[in-house]
Amino acid sequence: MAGFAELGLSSWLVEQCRQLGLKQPTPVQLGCVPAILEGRDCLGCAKTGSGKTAAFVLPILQKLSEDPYGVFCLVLTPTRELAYQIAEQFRVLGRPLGLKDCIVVGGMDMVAQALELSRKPHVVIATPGRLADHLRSSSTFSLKKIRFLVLDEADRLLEQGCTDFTADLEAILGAVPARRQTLLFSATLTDTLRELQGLATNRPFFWEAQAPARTVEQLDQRYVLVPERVKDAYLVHLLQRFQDAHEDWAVVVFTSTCKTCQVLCMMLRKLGFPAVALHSMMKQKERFAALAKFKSSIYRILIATDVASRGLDIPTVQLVINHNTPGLPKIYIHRVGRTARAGRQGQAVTLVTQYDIHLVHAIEEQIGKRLEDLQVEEAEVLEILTQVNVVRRECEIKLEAAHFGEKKEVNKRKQLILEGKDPDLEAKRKAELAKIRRKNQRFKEHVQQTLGHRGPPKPPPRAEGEGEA
Ligand SMILES: Nc1ncnc2c1ncn2[C@@H]1O[C@H](COP(=O)(O)OP(=O)(O)OP(=O)(O)O)[C@@H](O)[C@H]1O
Repeated sequence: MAGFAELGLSSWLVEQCRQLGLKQPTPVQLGCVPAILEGRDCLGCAKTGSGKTAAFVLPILQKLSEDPYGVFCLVLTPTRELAYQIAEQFRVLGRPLGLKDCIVVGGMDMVAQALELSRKPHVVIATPGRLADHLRSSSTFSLKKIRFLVLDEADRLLEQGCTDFTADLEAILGAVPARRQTLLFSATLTDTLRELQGLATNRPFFWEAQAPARTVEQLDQRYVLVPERVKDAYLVHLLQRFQDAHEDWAVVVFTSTCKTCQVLCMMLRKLGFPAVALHSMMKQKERFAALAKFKSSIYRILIATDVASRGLDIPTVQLVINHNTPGLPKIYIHRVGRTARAGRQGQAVTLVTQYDIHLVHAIEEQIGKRLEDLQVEEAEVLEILTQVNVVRRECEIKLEAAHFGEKKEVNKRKQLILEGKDPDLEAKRKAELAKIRRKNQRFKEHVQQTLGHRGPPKPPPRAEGEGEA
């Protein structure tokens, strides 16, 4: 099998890989690194935990070492924690270069970021919202000369999810040069392939691992059918069972909303579990602190919303529990991908209520695999049911008394004022944008209906390890 040197990487980068314990390139690295070094745009679709980050960091560092200047590369990613994680990979692999990076994410000091940007860092790693804010409000830096634009979790950046990045992306794309190399990576690229292809037009190279399933083999995927009202007792039971069976353990529990996330965290702590929450209603500093404490095993359980479902690389995680069944198969793929990374074993357990069975079928169809039934001692769950439900109710009351949701609104307004914006004007602007988007969507649907008889355009041909897009 080819080593890093055979991919065309310089000896100093090969040595960096060796020092970090990366012995052999993973398939996505084997496929994408040579194409990127050749100067081609690249769309890389590979399973979670398969080393996509190094697949773009390594060739970018090589090109940067040949012609170092700032700003050389811009990386966009959907979450703040992910931005820090990517920056860390750049820093560690790029140490011999004396790499200067700058992280531009929301929830952190904007003035300090503007100052850092003005110092021409080699690499800027950003979430779209905050970077677009900088572009709109300051002229102390320019992205006009970047050689590389990377969209990590590219499908998420382009889809219109609960955070819609499209307006910010437009602003950013208007600020980068047309002549550049564009690199798009995700474990679930195919849904937005057509939009992504519009961004990568320079001899695009499409790489996708051909495999029967879209989740990794080392992942044991289970479900438990539970009535809605006993769900929390099942969660507690599963966590207790896991804790009893393992010395060294780490579990991520995914929840549907910030409020559930917070309530479950409070409930688990009251029941004696070492749990910490991560959701978007927390202050950014608290988010980073929670993640750091989980990574260093101070807390063994991370209760998170989907803000943690993509990209986070915490090798110690052995179990992912879905407290709710994800509404979209791709969310399931990313969530369960927080375990069984880089060849390790892992387990995912999804709590499924009677109302979610159709969602499980959709997940199974998409991932190309059946979820197995997990055997649970029902009697043991029923034993703790009353206690769990009482504690949960107490926590809910406490949270309501603390005006949980309202704080977010106040914080949002405060943040906008700090950023020099008028909160009321912003709300109006957002409402107008939503209106335009709805109108565009209706128009798109109308056009699609009109053209429906022609059938959808065909996706590009693909082959393992090589392909054109
Ligand atoms: N060649 C390699 N050999 C061994 N480990 C590797 C190699 N390349 C990367 N890794 C490690 O694999 C882990 C997962 O890599 P990475 O976070 O890039 O995955 P990913 O494909 O981006 O996953 P996701 O889709 O979840 O974001 C990291 O801890 C990384 O250090």
